[in-house]
Amino acid sequence: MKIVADENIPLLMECFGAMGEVVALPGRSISPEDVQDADALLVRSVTKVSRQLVENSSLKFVGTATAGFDHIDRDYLASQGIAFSHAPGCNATAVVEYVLAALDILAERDGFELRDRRVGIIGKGQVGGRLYRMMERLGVDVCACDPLLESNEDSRDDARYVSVDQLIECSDIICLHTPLTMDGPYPTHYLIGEQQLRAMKPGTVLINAGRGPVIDNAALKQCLSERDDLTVVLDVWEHEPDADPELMAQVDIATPHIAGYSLDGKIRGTEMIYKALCQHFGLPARVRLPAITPLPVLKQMKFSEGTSFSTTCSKAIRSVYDIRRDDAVMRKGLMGAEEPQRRLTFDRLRKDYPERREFSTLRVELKNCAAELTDVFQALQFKIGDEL
Ligand SMILES: NC(=O)c1ccc[n+]([C@@H]2O[C@H](COP(=O)([O-])OP(=O)(O)OC[C@H]3O[C@@H](n4cnc5c(N)ncnc54)[C@H](O)[C@@H]3O)[C@@H](O)[C@H]2O)c1
Ligand SMILES: O=C(O)[C@H](O)[C@H](O)COP(=O)(O)O
Repeated sequence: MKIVADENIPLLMECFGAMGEVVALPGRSISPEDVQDADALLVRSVTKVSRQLVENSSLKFVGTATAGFDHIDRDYLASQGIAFSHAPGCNATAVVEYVLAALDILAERDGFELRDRRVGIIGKGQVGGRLYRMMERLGVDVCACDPLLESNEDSRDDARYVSVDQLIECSDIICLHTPLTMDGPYPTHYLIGEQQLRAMKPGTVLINAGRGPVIDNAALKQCLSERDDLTVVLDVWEHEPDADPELMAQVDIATPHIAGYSLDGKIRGTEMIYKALCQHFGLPARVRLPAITPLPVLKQMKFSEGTSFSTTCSKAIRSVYDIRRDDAVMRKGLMGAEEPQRRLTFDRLRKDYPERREFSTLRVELKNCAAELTDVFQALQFKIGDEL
């Protein structure tokens, strides 16, 4: 079997090496010639899997080790009988932790308590659903907009669903977690445009960790030049990897599409397409990825009695993931850089992203601390107790 794969898929050789020839290539440059005689193509989000790439190839399987699949022409693959698989939810926890890490920094900077804010989540799927439940457990007032979920009797739950307009009207913090869609009953392209931006309450925090074009970036730039009360966190940008440096200068936290980049989430993505490929070709899935996942650098933190509530949570969150580093590195690398350097740097920051682990890899010891603190750490998915 010949497998062509994005070189940025972690544990590629460990998983697929024994199956045949594995050709690892930069995702953006995978060409029709590369896949012509391949049996399987494994990508991440930067490879456009279009008719033009795939036609005249011998491909039987395409897998993307990502949650999103707007880079895949699934209709064309289906028309050619080419199987397709993605990795739903693989990095949802990482994105939720990205949102929490951003809110932790902003709460300290702007002097607010998350519990005093209403959070509105647009797109309540793998990411938005986890975020919704976490906010509930943290005692935060939360509502969601997801007309597809709401209108589906099988998936509807007792969450508080509202329309986009209602959500914008009532939320202090707006989190975007929809896929990018151009058609269907509820397309998300430019879901947040001039009108929605204008309607946001004074002081709204807007976070986009879904896909760049869900916000009209030109409208956002214009809006931010007119009102300075909005706080914006952008992980995703229109025209990636060409993130607009002027917009970057206007937003409060800027990162290069790494919200889902925990090592745990990336490895889960590899594991999901590995299993799907094995199933498709009738091969045994022998590799056990948890067994070859590295141990976290930081395994345990102990807090002294009397440490304040918010200091304790912030210290734990920032020890695992300090989003300020990602923001600083992006600004340093991209501000003032010319094309094509800017695009190259955006991609390099993603390729060389340092190891980041999920909260659940850190054990937190809370001797003689308030029970409420234990509840909060549990809600955030940290391990509790002294095992070492
Ligand atoms: N920044 C990152 O690193 C990163 C990581 C993971 C996922 N993503 C992006 O985030 C998206 C969401 O991820 P997910 O894993 O939760 O996907 P998902 O498919 O599980 O959930 C998406 C939800 O959005 C809802 N939705 C669709 N159109 C909508 C609309 N017009 N208004 C409101 N809701 C709508 C769907 O019904 C669904 O419940 C992915 O498609 C991907 O593009 C980004
Ligand atoms: O859709 C996803 O899963 C994410 O956007 C993913 O983290 C993108 O990462 P990439 O495939 O570009 O490495």
